[in-house]
Amino acid sequence: MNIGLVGSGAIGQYLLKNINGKTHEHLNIRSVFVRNYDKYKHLEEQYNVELFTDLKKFLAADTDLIVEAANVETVKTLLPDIIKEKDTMLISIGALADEGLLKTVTAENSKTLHLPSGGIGGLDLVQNARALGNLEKVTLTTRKPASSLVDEPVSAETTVFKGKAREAIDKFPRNMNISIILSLAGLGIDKTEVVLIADPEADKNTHTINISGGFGDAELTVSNNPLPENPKTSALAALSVYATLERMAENVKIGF
Ligand SMILES: NC(=O)C1=CN([C@@H]2O[C@H](COP(=O)(O)OP(=O)(O)OC[C@H]3O[C@@H](n4cnc5c(N)ncnc54)[C@H](O)[C@@H]3O)[C@@H](O)[C@H]2O)C=CC1
Ligand SMILES: O=C([O-])CC(=O)C(=O)O
Repeated sequence: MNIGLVGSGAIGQYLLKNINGKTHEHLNIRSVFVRNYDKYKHLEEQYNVELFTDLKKFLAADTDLIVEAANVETVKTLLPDIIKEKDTMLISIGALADEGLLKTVTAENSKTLHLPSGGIGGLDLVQNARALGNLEKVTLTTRKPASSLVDEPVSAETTVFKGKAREAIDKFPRNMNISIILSLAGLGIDKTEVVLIADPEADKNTHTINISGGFGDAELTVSNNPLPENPKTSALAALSVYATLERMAENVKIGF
């Protein structure tokens, strides 16, 4: 599968390293969309990719899937044009809190949008639990190193946000993408409860999901190692893109 990549920061370069850097059996990143050619031109030789700064030309290249690893704002700006032409995988899923954008991507003539589970898991369970309409409560409690969430140092753990997912992604667009995929899988952005804690002692990104409903109840905690290149981002988020790309080629779908 030929891939066009948008964004070449921590996740983007993780994908380049693990796909092109190791000559993957059936995945190949062929083109990369960047804003600043000079900053990233070394990637062309390093990973045998072509860099584009023009979206039309990037979309016209021979690719089967566009993978986004940039940010929420970029998705809001570029996705309407991309999804008309190419199947797409997003990691900045927070952009889908925008109902207008969600309407565009769920329109009948839109190409397929793939949403990997990012820094959390259990989304199969959440979707199953809501299938007959009796999912009652979904709460996400996230604890991250304080420096990932607040500019000023804090001396003790501090709850920096408590509220619904809609507001969480608005206030923390680089940290709360998981609240939006959890909302899409479950009760929506106005009913999904979020608690966000800045912890000066933490060295992991820890996410606990509590759900209850007609099926019973469940609790899942993921203690993520951060990506060294960007500690706000969990290594699992990058892995989830890589592993979802690999699974797309398989004809046995597990936990789908
Ligand atoms: N769903 C999830 O669980 C998670 C989602 N994320 C999302 O993934 C995004 C990427 O994460 P990282 O790679 O760690 O961030 P990063 O900050 O290391 O890299 C982002 C890259 O995108 C580039 N970029 C920004 N705007 C662009 C544009 N318009 N066109 C092309 N490139 C552009 C930047 O120059 C940078 O190289 C985050 O901003 C966040 O929105 C991050 C962690 C978990
Ligand atoms: O990587 C993580 O742990 C989660 C994250 O930043 C996000 O959802 O934006």
